[in-house]
Amino acid sequence: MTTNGTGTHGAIIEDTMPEEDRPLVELRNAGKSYGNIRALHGVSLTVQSGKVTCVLGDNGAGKSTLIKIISGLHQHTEGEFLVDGTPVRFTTPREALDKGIATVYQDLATVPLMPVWRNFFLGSEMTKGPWPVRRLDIEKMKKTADEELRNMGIVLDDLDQPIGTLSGGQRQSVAIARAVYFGARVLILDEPTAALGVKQSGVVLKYIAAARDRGLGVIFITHNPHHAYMVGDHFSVLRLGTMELSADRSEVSLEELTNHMAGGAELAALKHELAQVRGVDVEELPEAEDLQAPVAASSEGTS
Ligand SMILES: Nc1ncnc2c1ncn2[C@@H]1O[C@H](COP(=O)(O)OP(=O)(O)OP(=O)(O)O)[C@@H](O)[C@H]1O
Repeated sequence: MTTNGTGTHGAIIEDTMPEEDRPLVELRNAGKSYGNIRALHGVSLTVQSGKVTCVLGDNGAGKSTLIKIISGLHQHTEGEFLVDGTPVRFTTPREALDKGIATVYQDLATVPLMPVWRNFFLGSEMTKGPWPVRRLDIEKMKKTADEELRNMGIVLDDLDQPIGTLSGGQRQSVAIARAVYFGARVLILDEPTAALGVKQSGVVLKYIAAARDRGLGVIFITHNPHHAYMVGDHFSVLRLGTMELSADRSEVSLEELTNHMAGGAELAALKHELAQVRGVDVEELPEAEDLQAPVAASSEGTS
């Protein structure tokens, strides 16, 4: 990797990296402290066009802090944050959006009783006619929403139905299509499958792949290594604010990823300790990977 910098005798070394290989977003040894609390430290991560970067981690690992830095809600206090190779420090989410970085949060900002097409354009409605008789261009919005959803492979029976009547997976998919339509180049998905059953999770994973195939760089935040492995090109595992693993798909198996998430070593130690306790048959205890069966499996049909 090459970067702009000062060479010997103060000469400026040009960035020779071809534009198409340059990451859309890059963190270099980035970190964030909230007062005395160091929530994130020494985190390096790249997001490339047409690739899915998965960020995994347990509760408190620092996933939200990482999203907040990239989406402009918080500023990093250590290291560097670059967009298109240029160091940035966003002060508002609007600045991140202007650079094409869109975030789809788990609790989607939709109005449940409004139709699907209305939610698709919420806050950016199409209008027609001259001022002062400008009015909503309902036909155009319906037609555009329909086209955009179909382009992503999302087929809904009726765009007039309230968005609240869609399944959780469908709502996430509409939010993904919306971000794509409004020009996102980088899509941050905050645990989009966390509250979904197996089938609905599959629906969302399909649209994550569709966004990737349309050339977006996707950051997929999840607890679930099985979901990550279905669509991921790169895996970054956070633990207590630091990067425990950063590996391309070719460098890590699902089993290894699962073990990292389960804290394989910690579980082995716990098992050993339990073995000392009378009455506990250590052979009966589950293996680390057994404990990591897809979370969604137990909540099938709840969404
Ligand atoms: N605003 C804040 N002020 C102080 N500490 C914070 C703040 N936000 C997060 N932290 C701390 O930073 C650490 C990382 O938190 P973060 O929310 O980023 O983790 P996470 O991986 O997103 O966890 P979860 O999955 O539970 O949301 C935690 O120890 C948390 O208590």
